Amino acid sequence: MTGSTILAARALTMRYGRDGALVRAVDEIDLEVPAGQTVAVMGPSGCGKSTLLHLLGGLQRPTGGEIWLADHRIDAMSERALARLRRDHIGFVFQSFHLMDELTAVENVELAALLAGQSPRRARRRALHLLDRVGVADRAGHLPSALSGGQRQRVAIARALSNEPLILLADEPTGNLDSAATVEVLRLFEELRAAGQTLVVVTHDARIAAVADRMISMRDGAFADDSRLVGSAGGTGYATGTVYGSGTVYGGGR
Ligand SMILES: Nc1ncnc2c1ncn2[C@@H]1O[C@H](COP(=O)(O)OP(=O)(O)OP(=O)(O)O)[C@@H](O)[C@H]1O
Repeated sequence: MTGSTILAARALTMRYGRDGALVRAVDEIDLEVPAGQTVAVMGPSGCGKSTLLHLLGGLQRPTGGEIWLADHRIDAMSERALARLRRDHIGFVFQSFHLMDELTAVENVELAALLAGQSPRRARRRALHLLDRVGVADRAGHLPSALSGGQRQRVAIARALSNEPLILLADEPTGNLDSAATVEVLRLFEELRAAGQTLVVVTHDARIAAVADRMISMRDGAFADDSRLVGSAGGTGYATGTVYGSGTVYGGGR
């Protein structure tokens, strides 16, 4: 791990007005994610996990605070610049896959590579390489409807990697998968972690959290706990780190 920060948030806040009341979905969160770190975000339903992930990925604008991806300040960007940044530097994985039904597995991945500016030849080569990497090369020519849930999610992960993202953001990636498919995705995340991919994953699944370098527990829009694995890969458990959002935890993980 290089120790350089890939993702940072300062006093990040998202408030929703509802029935005259204010919901603080994300409440003044501070966060630094070093390059190569895998972070699991857990917490009860409604505590703000998805909102946090959407803010970090520039899918939603915060009502307060700053977000930095490498040296880009994304909360202040124009829509156009933000769309470009997402396309070129961020990978997203969602619970419900979001594959295009009328495109084959390889075309789904290839399209993302093309949109990120790769030449048609390179995009096809990269798509095939990524499908191989996630273990579904033999399903490249199949439509999503002919794939299992686990295979679909692996194609979605390949697609998310097509732009060689600075960071991969995953929202409940195993939420729609059975136990066997969850294990497949789990193994894939372990491989990505070993390859140094920076990753933030929102999950209810303790097995996913167990392969992360760092686990953040959220409650009521804030960090209730922020813990890192003790030692290096294969570690011996979690050590409690900085609590309640004052929050910078440097050099965690590997
Ligand atoms: N568009 C919205 N308008 C109003 N309130 C919202 C909106 N989106 C989310 N919220 C509220 O913000 C809070 C956080 O929601 P969020 O979806 O981020 O939680 P979560 O931890 O991801 O939940 P889950 O685990 O159930 O997906 C909740 O109280 C939710 O009702």
